[in-house]
Amino acid sequence: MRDGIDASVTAEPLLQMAADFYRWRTVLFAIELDLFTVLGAEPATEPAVRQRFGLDERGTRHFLDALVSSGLLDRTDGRYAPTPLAARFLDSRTASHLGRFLGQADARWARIGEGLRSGAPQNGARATSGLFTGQHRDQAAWRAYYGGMDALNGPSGAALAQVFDWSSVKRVTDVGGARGNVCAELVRAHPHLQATVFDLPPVQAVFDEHMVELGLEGRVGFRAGDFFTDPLPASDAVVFGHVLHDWGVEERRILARKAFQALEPGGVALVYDTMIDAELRSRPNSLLISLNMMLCTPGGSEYTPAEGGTWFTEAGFDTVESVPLVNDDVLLIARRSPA
Ligand SMILES: C[S@@+](CC[C@H](N)C(=O)[O-])C[C@H]1O[C@@H](n2cnc3c(N)ncnc32)[C@H](O)[C@@H]1O
Repeated sequence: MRDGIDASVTAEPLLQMAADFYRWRTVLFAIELDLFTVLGAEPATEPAVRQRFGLDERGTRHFLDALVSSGLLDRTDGRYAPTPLAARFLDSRTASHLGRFLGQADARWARIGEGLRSGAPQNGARATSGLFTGQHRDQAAWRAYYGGMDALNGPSGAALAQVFDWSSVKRVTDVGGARGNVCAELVRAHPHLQATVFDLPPVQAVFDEHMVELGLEGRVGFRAGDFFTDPLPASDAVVFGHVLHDWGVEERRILARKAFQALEPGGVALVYDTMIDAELRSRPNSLLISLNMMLCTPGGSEYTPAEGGTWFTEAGFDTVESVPLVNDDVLLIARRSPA
């Protein structure tokens, strides 16, 4: 140790962070080219890729092979084709395409300094009222957002179907349930459930499309409304999935009260979000996603399970427990007393 410097500490972690950034910029450029769609239609050699996209000879081979080593392209006999991961999520001909959703994150993260200096979102959302209504987005961007939700909540929905005991629940309402992806997981795993998505009126169009894609037309209900101004449907269970983190603390308290009012005695509110740990250090993705919420929303952030529990006990819930759900998601189970 010299002058407080520990010579055994190497720069490797920092260099790895830089390499992760290089990889991500490489993937985003491939998305910008729509490379995975073109190669999905017809695998091609490196010279053919160069010619097709007007790329220079110098970097193209390593560009393609960096995508191979990142698990997004396969190379067989010198021809490049998307892996199953890229074919499912980065081919713009598919309903599950995430390219535009991921590109939107790039634009707002380029403005993290502005976000931190001003505390204001950096995606064009100026006011709470404009956050989800599409006022600040074009139709394609708005649709890409709802498609992106499916990728984020698919694993959460599958886990929610398993982690919680649904046997005593009949009516479940997924509040802010978007395209019905989570309700689809619930009704498939528990056919006795009557599931309803409660979301803003324009969302019904993308909900209907998704139910057709999943072969679940008529199986999940849709109730159009505004969760701040309209009552929630009477339910035995309400789900708030990746919803509370979109809003400031006062709005979260309102939603907890709305849930309490909608539930029968003995009912349950199920809340999942990418929650942060009490010490604010051991879940780095959650802290970064919290910054992402700052860049996306006027008041949103991630929160700890204890903070979340407080809003629900203040609203009248009897008990709140937290359990790990999947990936970085934590589930709060808030129970209304049976009496
Ligand atoms: C971040 S998405 C979460 C989607 C889904 N629950 C999930 O787990 O991914 C937030 C959802 O809340 C809906 N939403 C936002 N404001 C709303 C409001 N005032 N009333 C009803 N739904 C609203 C949005 O349309 C969107 O579907």
